[in-house]
Amino acid sequence: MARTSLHNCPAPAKLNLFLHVTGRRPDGYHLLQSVFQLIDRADTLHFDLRDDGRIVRTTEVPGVPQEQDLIVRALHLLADEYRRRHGRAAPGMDVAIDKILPMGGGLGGGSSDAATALMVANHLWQAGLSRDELMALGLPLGADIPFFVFGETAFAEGVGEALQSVPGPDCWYVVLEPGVSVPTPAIFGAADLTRDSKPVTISDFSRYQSVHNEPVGFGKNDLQAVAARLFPPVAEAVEWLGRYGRARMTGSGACVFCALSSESKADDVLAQVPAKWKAWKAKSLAQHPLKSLLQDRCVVE
Ligand SMILES: C[C@@](CO)(OP(=O)(O)O)[C@H](O)COP(=O)(O)OP(=O)(O)OC[C@H]1O[C@@H](n2ccc(N)nc2=O)[C@H](O)[C@@H]1O
Ligand SMILES: Nc1ncnc2c1ncn2[C@@H]1O[C@H](COP(=O)(O)OP(=O)(O)O)[C@@H](O)[C@H]1O
Repeated sequence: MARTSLHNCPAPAKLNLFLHVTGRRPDGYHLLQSVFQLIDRADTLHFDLRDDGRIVRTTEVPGVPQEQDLIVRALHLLADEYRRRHGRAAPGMDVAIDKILPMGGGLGGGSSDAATALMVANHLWQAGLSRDELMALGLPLGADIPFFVFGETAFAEGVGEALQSVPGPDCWYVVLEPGVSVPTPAIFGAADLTRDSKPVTISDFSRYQSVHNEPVGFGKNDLQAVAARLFPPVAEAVEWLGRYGRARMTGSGACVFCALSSESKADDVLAQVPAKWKAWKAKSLAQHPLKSLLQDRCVVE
């Protein structure tokens, strides 16, 4: 019997261990180099097949109307592709979401939600897309979506769509939420953003890790100076967390993280966090928890 629902599906967050802006494409999009690391802090999604072809988000997400939700938009794209391939409408889906990742946090929450939706719907609908096809389908909605479908620690280039697997550090992170939502376009559009970081190679990153064993040591986040200027709470969080190790912003902000070698060291830092900030610990994840859904080109067990 084919499955009709999948509940408690994780959509994990990512950290950008470093993020360099190396140039700009003719369309204005920025060329990046980054290492994307999955962590075990996640939104949780629940999927139930419908038989009327409709795609319905059954929970409210404050500030995100249903038709703008990346989950709903991604499922519409997959439904269009389903119709092209199978010559009939896709079955439809109800999606509920328990959202804990902050929006505009640089943790890729919206993109991860969309990637989880693509992987699960591809499975439940038996749509038959390969991993690469799902990555390409998601890219126009968000540059981080291909990474989440890729599903392992990655050295990323282009706008984030050219991905190579790379061994990531096995460690704990403390993440501070500075309490502001940073709009990505404001950061990329800033006049003082530096766009000329010298290109590095995947071997430069791996060599650094093997010599220094320092997850947040390699490179820097080129978006951080602009975000810290426009959003002072980001600067304050970097300065505070910097007492406990190298602290860095993820993505275009606002969240700030530092690496710790053990869970108890992460707990020690968390015990000191001022009450005005939300903070949590997370462990690095080598693989996306849903990766196995794509291994068999979606043959339902
Ligand atoms: C910075 C990163 C790093 O992982 O992550 P987040 O901070 O969002 O998690 C991503 O590249 C975020 O990519 P994406 O998710 O596509 O960004 P969006 O919010 O859709 O982009 C908003 C706008 O930012 C600019 N933009 C975005 C990405 C890029 N490589 N160059 C750009 O110039 C474009 O003007 C775009 O219209
Ligand atoms: N399911 C979703 N979850 C979060 N944000 C979403 C979602 N769908 C659309 N968005 C929009 O995407 C924006 C970026 O959200 P998010 O991916 O969480 O942050 P970031 O890109 O900084 O990591 C939000 O401000 C929101 O308007």
